[in-house]
Amino acid sequence: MNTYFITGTDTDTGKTVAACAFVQSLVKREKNVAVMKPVASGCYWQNGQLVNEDALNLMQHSNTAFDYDRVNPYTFEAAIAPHIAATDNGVVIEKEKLVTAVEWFHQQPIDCLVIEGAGGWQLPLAPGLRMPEVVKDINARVILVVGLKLGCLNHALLSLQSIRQEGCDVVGWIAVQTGPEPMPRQEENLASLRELLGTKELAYIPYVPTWSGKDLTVYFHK
Ligand SMILES: Nc1ncnc2c1ncn2[C@@H]1O[C@H](COP(=O)(O)OP(=O)(O)OP(=O)(O)O)[C@@H](O)[C@H]1O
Ligand SMILES: C[C@H](N)[C@H](N)CCCCCC(=O)O
Ligand SMILES: [Mg+2]
Repeated sequence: MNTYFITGTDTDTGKTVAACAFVQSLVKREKNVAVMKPVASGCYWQNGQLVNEDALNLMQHSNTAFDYDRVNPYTFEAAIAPHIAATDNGVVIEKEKLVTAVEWFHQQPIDCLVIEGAGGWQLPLAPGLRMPEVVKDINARVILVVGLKLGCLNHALLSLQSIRQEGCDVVGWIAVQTGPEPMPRQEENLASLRELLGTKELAYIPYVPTWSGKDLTVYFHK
């Protein structure tokens, strides 16, 4: 059973797009793939429950079917930092609950579990708890999504350094063009990322309007 944790250089850097693309690529390799978005802020009400677009997108791309609550145990309506949303709701995000939720999936007949984080790598979850503490406990291997924008070189290097400092394994990185216009000097920035990160480039995902319905596996490198 492989557990992958998808983190990014920041919020809005293409983690969901890259995670769904990665799920597609695993499904194409005939793996049974489950997904999680364990902590989601920016949720809305649907049929009496709070749901999150990232979680729904991930579920739509996976080839297994699990209850929404299993995929997304912590839901917050406000699109703000999750630990602040939690405090507003009188909730404390607990490592135990998150680890138990992941371990439940480890008992299921699946080959891979793809987990999307929230925000960037060092996301605070509660007083004294940050997301890397959870990632370490579930033995997930990490994929870093780099949203191509000015500043991404520094953010990518800091993220990679911190992932390694936490003792986590890095599978590689995925570059994502998140807007219709490429960033200034995008090709040179990509070349710099390749040189500076020195870890496997798994994919380069260009801007793909209405990406959710499309085959994104073509953007993965062999
Ligand atoms: N390659 C792309 N093609 C088209 N749209 C994209 C692409 N990458 C990102 N987007 C759009 O940019 C926005 C941010 O991307 P995304 O939701 O994947 O970021 P994220 O890192 O998952 O953010 P969050 O921290 O909220 O989970 C979304 O509206 C998404 O649809
Ligand atoms: C609401 C947003 N789209 C994300 N889900 C949450 C981003 C939290 C970022 C926290 C931070 O590092 O400042
Ligand atoms: Mg997302």
